Amino acid sequence: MTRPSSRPRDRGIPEATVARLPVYLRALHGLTDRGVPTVSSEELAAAAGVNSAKLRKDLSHLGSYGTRGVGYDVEYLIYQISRELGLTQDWAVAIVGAGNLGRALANYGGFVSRGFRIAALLDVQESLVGAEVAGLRVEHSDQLEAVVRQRRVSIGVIATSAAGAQTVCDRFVSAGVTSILNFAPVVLNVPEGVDVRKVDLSIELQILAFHEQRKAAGALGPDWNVSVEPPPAPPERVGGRIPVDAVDAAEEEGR
Ligand SMILES: NC(=O)c1ccc[n+]([C@@H]2O[C@H](COP(=O)([O-])OP(=O)(O)OC[C@H]3O[C@@H](n4cnc5c(N)ncnc54)[C@H](O)[C@@H]3O)[C@@H](O)[C@H]2O)c1
Repeated sequence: MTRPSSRPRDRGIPEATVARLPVYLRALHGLTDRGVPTVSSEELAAAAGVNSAKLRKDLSHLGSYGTRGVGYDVEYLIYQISRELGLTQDWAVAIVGAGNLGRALANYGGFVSRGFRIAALLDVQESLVGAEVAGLRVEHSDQLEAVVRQRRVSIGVIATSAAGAQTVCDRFVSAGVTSILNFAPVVLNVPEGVDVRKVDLSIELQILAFHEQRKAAGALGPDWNVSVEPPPAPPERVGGRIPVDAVDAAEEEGR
């Protein structure tokens, strides 16, 4: 069994650990679905795709150490991680942008079971206002501030075009929202104290492309990439400094 712990939040948990907690949680939910009552750190680490030493260290921040020979109690660990992530309470979420993505997010049933309630779906387009999506009526984004106040929205989701995202962000912030999930391909400026998480699937795809390339290189051997033209070499350094005319020439050539 896991040991009872004091509130870990008071002790400060590294950001990298916080980022891995949802991954452990997902793996643990998979175990409960299969009726598994306890899990070793090695099994849980394998299910979550991290090494077991890192997992044990992460969980020790929550005051959870497992029991030698038994491992971690799955239900209790789910409770501990959920509590740490604030998932034991209900979070109201407002989505701005009722296009393809906003509607897909609103339709996704998995948020509710994790403590996130979609409280509103808003859009600037009159033609979308009043449409029903997942039991919600699309509201005009003019109503953003009122919706945040009346429905105690704590998390704002931006699923608008890039052009509209900063304005929507500013309005969320001035309405008192301090946690924003941004899907629009733009870097948002926010004041201190506001947390923005950016989701960019194209970055994830680029990382996968990098790994695919590595795998292909491994399969083809050391000469796999010889046919690819290398880019022009940078100007030669002289005595540790790049000669100024070489830089000018490189700039002119667009290097
Ligand atoms: N992060 C990712 O991985 C990912 C994946 C897909 C799409 N996206 C991005 O998500 C956003 C939405 O994509 P989509 O396919 O749903 O686009 P979409 O065009 O179908 O929908 C965007 C919606 O936002 C609304 N909107 C625009 N400005 C607004 C404003 N100021 N206030 C309120 N509503 C506003 C539009 O009326 C429209 O209904 C885009 O920025 C897109 O680039 C990101």
